[in-house]
Formats: sequence, C-alpha cells, structure tokens
Amino acid sequence: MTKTNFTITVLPGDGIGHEITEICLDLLNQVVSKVGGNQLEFTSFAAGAAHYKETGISLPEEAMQHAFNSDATLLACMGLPSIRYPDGREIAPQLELREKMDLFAGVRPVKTMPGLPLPLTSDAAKNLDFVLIRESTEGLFASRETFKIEGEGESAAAYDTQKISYQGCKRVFDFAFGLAKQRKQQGYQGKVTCVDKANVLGSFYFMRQVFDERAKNHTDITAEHIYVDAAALQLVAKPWQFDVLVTENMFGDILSDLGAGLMGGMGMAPSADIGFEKAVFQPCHGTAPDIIGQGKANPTAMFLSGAMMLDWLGHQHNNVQLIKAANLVNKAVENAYASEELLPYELGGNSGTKAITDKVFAELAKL
Ligand SMILES: NC(=O)c1ccc[n+]([C@@H]2O[C@H](COP(=O)([O-])OP(=O)(O)OC[C@H]3O[C@@H](n4cnc5c(N)ncnc54)[C@H](O)[C@@H]3O)[C@@H](O)[C@H]2O)c1
Ligand SMILES: CC(C)[C@H](C(=O)O)[C@@H](O)C(=O)O
Repeated sequence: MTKTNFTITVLPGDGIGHEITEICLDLLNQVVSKVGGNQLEFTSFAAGAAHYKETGISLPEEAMQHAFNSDATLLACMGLPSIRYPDGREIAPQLELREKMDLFAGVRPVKTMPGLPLPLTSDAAKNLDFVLIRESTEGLFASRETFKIEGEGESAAAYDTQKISYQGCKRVFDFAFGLAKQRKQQGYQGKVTCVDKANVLGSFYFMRQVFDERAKNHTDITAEHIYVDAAALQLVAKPWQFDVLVTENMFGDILSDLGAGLMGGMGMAPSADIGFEKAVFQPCHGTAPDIIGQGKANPTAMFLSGAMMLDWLGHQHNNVQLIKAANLVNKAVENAYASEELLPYELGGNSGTKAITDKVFAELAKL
C-alpha cells in the first residue's frame, strides 16, 4: 500500500530561518491538500548557533534522533558569525547531519527564472538549467574537527587535511551519472563534468581516476573533466554548456554560491543533501545577518527546497500525488516571477518576504 502520512523534522535554525520556515510549511500543507491523498506532519526543533549560545548544544540529540526516524528533514539555515566554538569555528550542525546521516550527494540545481533581470544578459543565460552535485561528507571539510596547528607564534602553521576516498567518490559519481541519465530521458544533454584540481593535487588525480572508472559503466553519458579554476570561468562565460557537474565538498560549496549568483542571488537557490535512504532539504543560503528582521528575506529558495523534498518523497515512495505537488510549487514560483511583478532585494528591487509569498500563494491558487 502506498504510504500517505509523512513525518518531517523541521529545523528553522537561526537568523532569517525564522522568517521563511513557517510560510514554507504553510505552502507545503496547502499544496499537499490541493492534490489530496497525503498528510505531512511537521515537528520543529531548536538547533543552531543561538541554541548553542543558550544551552551549549548546537543540535539536540532529540532533534538528531527525530531526523533519523522521520521521512525527511527540512532545514532553513544555521550559523551566526558572532557565535563560535572555542576553537574559532562557527556552529554548523548541518554539517553533522550530512556526515552522520551519510548524505553524500549535495544536489544544488541552477535554474533561472524567466522574468528576472539576471547578471548574465545573453538569451542562453536566461534559460540555465543544470545541477551541481557537491560531495558532502568528506573532501577538505573532513578534517574540520581535527585540524592542527604546529609550532607557535611566527613559526606556527595550521593544517587541514583533505580526504578523498574511493567509496566516497564511487557513490557520488554513480549518483551524478544516474541523475544525468534521468535528465537525458527528459531531453537534457546527458553529460557529467567532474570538477577537480588534478593538475596540482594528488588527491584530485585519485578522484579523477575513480571518475573515469565509474564513467565506463555509463557509456550513454558523456563524461568530461574540468579544473576548478577553469570551471569558475566557464560558469560565468558559458554556463549553459553544463548539464550535471560533480565535485569535492569545498569546491562545491564555493561554486554553488556562484550558481546562486547566476540565478539572481542566494534567495533563489534551493538544495538537497541526499543519501541512500535519508535526505535533508535546505536552501543554499545562510542566515543573512545583514537583513534579519527587515522583511527582505526571499523565501523562494526555501519554497523550492520544499518542492525538492516533496519530489524526493514522491519518488522514494512511488507517490504520484507528492510529485504532482512538487511540480505545482515549482510552477507557482515560476509563474510568480514570469509575471514580472517581483524584484527581490538581492536584484535591487523591493519585493520582500511578504510580497514574494503572497504572489506565490496567489499563483498556486490559480493552478
Ligand atoms: N546552509 C546554511 O545554513 C548556511 C549557508 C551559508 C552560510 N551560513 C551561515 O550564515 C551566516 C551568514 O553567512 P553569509 O553572510 O556568508 O551568507 P548568507 O547566505 O547568509 O548571505 C550572503 C548574502 O546573501 C543575502 N541573502 C542570503 N539569503 C537571502 C535570502 N533568502 N533573501 C535575500 N537575501 C539573502 C544576504 O543578505 C547576504 O547579503 C554565517 O554564520 C554562515 O556560516 C549558513
Ligand atoms: C554554513 C556552511 C557550514 C555551509 C557549508 O559549507 O556547507 C554552507 O556554506 C552551505 O553551502 O551549505
């Protein structure tokens, strides 16, 4: 029997997370009841930098357990630059979730919305549609808790060590090829581009060899490599050449913000961290300390992350209504921007949280 009741762990986090979470839950409830047949049960937990400041704990065990046992987790954003662990690093429990739940594929779509004045003005750039897959459990982030400083004073040196494992590469490359295959059936190029720095670092040469080995199992998909510096150039010069990009954790962190820039800002960029069974959905953006409490937070990335969650749940459970609900959210957002009535603050306009939310709900009601 098809599953119809879904438990969702909700982590509003810090900063603008509190301004975009409730409205996203309202949107998801509305769209799910519109298509009928399913129910979402949300349970919210405090976690993040402010919670750490108050309690000394960034991610309560109860929240972690709930995330492990629920059908999916929806997270807004966490971290505040003024709140840090004693070693100077910021509070970032989203990294713990990715690692402990083995969410190795950070899926970060770059899809532009017609109707927005984007930084790249060529016609091709107005219709970007590619996906960056960020390996999310190892890479340079792997040593974040064990970094060391050797020596003292002017002879001190700090070391972070990158980890690129065979298994870590294999699973994320297979995921990328699988996604390219699915997309090819929908008319996309059928291409995976591995982004590395194999001209300088042995760990990336190792990663490239695993990529080439996995590519042999997917001969219907074009496999290519690009160095990360060249990728940064090409993402600005001709981003439409890409279909699926796959890369190391830190490179993916950086390039996905570049991708957000192509879409019109952080408020437009959704993401999903996906493992073999579990997944966490959250916008790419942070807590935006510069705009907290001003009504300027763009909820679009959160809405689209919620849609990614519905789509993932739909495919996991063979539930066509949830896939339909995801498509409706995507369409409502697209129509909202296509109206040319919205211009988010990040693009120099004055459409804030309320204006964007009202427009998306109005467009959803018409579908
Ligand atoms: N996934 C996450 O939870 C996540 C991601 C990035 C940064 N962070 C944390 O957030 C804090 C701030 O980091 P930052 O300033 O480097 O990145 P940020 O993404 O919070 O902000 C970068 C810029 O984008 C704008 N912005 C971001 N989201 C927006 C939205 N939805 N609507 C409108 N404008 C938006 C901000 O106002 C700011 O000018 C830090 O503590 C950082 O560690 C968390
Ligand atoms: C805040 C930070 C820990 C996080 C990351 O580096 O993964 C963020 O930049 C992201 O892109 O999700």
